[in-house]
Amino acid sequence: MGSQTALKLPVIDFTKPDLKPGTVVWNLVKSQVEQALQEYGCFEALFHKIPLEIREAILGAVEELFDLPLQIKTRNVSKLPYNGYIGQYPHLSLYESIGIDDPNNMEKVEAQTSTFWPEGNTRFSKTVQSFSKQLSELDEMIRRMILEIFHLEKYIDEHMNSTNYLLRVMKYKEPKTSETQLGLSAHTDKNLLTILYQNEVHGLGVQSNKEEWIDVKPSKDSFIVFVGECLHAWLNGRLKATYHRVMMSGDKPRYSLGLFSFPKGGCIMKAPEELVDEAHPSLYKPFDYAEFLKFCYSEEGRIPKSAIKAYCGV
Ligand SMILES: O=C(O)CCC(=O)C(=O)O
Ligand SMILES: [Fe+2]
Repeated sequence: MGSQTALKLPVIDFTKPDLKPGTVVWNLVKSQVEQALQEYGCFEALFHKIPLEIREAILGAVEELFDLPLQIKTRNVSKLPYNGYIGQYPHLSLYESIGIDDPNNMEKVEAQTSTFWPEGNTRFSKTVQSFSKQLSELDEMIRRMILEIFHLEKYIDEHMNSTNYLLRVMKYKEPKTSETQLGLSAHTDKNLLTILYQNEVHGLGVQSNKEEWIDVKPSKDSFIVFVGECLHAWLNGRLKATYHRVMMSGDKPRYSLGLFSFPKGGCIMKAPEELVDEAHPSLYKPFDYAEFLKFCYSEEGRIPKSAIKAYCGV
């Protein structure tokens, strides 16, 4: 599956003051986003608007959550397939993950927190909500830039209003052997946009156009951004969803978090007419995200390299 290289993901600075639509800095950052997504389908974003205390607190909160007994963690269930507790797989023995639906909404976060701590855990719920809320500003900024890149300004409000979030938190145990072990199999994300944050233990790899694996080593101030298959399809293939995986080595566990934006239930994803013409014929039939996700996790949906193509490719 290709070899490891010394390539590096593009790093884009979102810490500039006054990064507002229409400004010179906005347009500059937008052109960097365009270039990075065209070439890699992902990039490293510098963003320290979320205070360091919150970033440190969220990593502590994730650790506290995974330290709970398994019978408590498995109380985590979700309406959407694979958004609840995942773990204890023989072929992915290092991996566990837990999903928090609608993490910007304090009431919903508190309700989910009480499934883990029936007496409540205010520190946990506050940290989750505050981290997600601030990170979703970065997600919105990037999606706004993407819509502008493709001259889809008239869809921005509708697009933003029809999006939900999932915060998925992950633990990868340290391998008990001296060899590198698979933490998470190579995959593309299925949603719109994903933003990842992690502790100091590296392991994320991203596949380049030439099928080489790029080691990703983000700093404390950076987040990794991926385009998912749903956004790829809605943009009629203009941006790609990049393959990535996690490989584990060393003697420390890796904790990571992903903020996943996805279309609200019932929204049918159909590429805007501006992106379909003779040079760019329609690639996908209109689809419902929840149905697509069900397909992805069915026997049939796990096999193809591109799930979206198999599900609704023209
Ligand atoms: O843990 C990571 O850094 C990657 C997680 C990931 O790719 C996913 O959950 O889709
Ligand atoms: Fe992923």
